[in-house]
Amino acid sequence: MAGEGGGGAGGGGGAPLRVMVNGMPGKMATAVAEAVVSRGLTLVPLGLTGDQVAEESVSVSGVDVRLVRPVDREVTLAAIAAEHPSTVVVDYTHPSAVNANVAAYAAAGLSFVVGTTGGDEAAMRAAVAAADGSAYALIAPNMAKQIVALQAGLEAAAAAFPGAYAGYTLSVTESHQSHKADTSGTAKAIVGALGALGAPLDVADIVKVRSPDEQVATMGVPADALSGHAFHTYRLVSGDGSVRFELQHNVVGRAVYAEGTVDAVVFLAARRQAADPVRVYNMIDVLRAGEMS
Ligand SMILES: NC(=O)C1=CN([C@@H]2O[C@H](COP(=O)(O)OP(=O)(O)OC[C@H]3O[C@@H](n4cnc5c(N)ncnc54)[C@H](OP(=O)(O)O)[C@@H]3O)[C@@H](O)[C@H]2O)C=CC1
Ligand SMILES: O=C(O)C1=N[C@H](C(=O)O)C[C@H](O)C1
Repeated sequence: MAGEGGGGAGGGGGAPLRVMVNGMPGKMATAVAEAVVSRGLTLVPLGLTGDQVAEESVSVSGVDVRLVRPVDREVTLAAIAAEHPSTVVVDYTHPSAVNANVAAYAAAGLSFVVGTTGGDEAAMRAAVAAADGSAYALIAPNMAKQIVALQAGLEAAAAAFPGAYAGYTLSVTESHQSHKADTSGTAKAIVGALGALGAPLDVADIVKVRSPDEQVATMGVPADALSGHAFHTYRLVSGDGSVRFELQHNVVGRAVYAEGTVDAVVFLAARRQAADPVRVYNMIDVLRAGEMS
């Protein structure tokens, strides 16, 4: 593999692994940047931001991060790749931005973790395949260890007992902060597994709750979590209504995703360092490898 080693903290011998976090000064990007520093990795003092962001820089855990507009994206990534090719990039931006970002990461030969939901995963995979072989990717709609375990468990159940819930009707409600643009990527993934278990649902029929009043009144979202929460409820009812199941995961804040994201960064850097022939991963791979803290 070209350039420096895989990095010290979390990445093998040598200097600490360098991590660029994009989507600054957004909530997830900021939480991940803080987790990068607290885990002893090196936060790159540059972060991609949107065209509408007014600030020129932000301070995260004592690191001044200069905000880079989309127009300067390619030149910035090329410079980072030239100097530190083992840098891992993290993307928590916007569904409308993530695919162009991913194309630029792959073209620069940089490995990347995508937490942003609502993008075109097939196009991301194609970008990695078209790159020169130094770019590795991890793409996942949810980085929280326990939710990843739930997702993996349902997928395993579906593989072992396909159609076990045939005849059941599935309904799904997800509530997120009002500015979330897309339907929950986690809900879509869980619906996929429940569909394989015999209870299909069109993702267009997932109920999205984005009104703060409704979130407090009917979902039980704490008022101080309105700007950052993810409440999911999946209900399964048998054909005659005599049997009901309900799965629920309710998260307030961002910390659980940020910690999982740093696990993903360390995992991906190690795969690249080992020149693993598999170049695209998800969080279930990290969980299976026993590399989630
Ligand atoms: N995989 C997981 O575990 C999780 C995934 N997410 C997903 O992560 C994404 C971000 O969430 P969150 O942090 O809450 O959202 P925020 O809106 O708080 O942050 C997104 C940031 O990205 C910026 N941005 C917009 N366009 C670009 C661009 N072209 N390049 C770089 N930055 C850009 C936004 O700027 P501006 O405000 O000006 O548009 C904003 O600062 C969402 O898709 C969300 O669903 C969230 C939590 C967990
Ligand atoms: O936007 C969020 O907040 C979240 N997005 C992810 C999703 O779309 O499923 C993960 C989690 O629900 C938080």
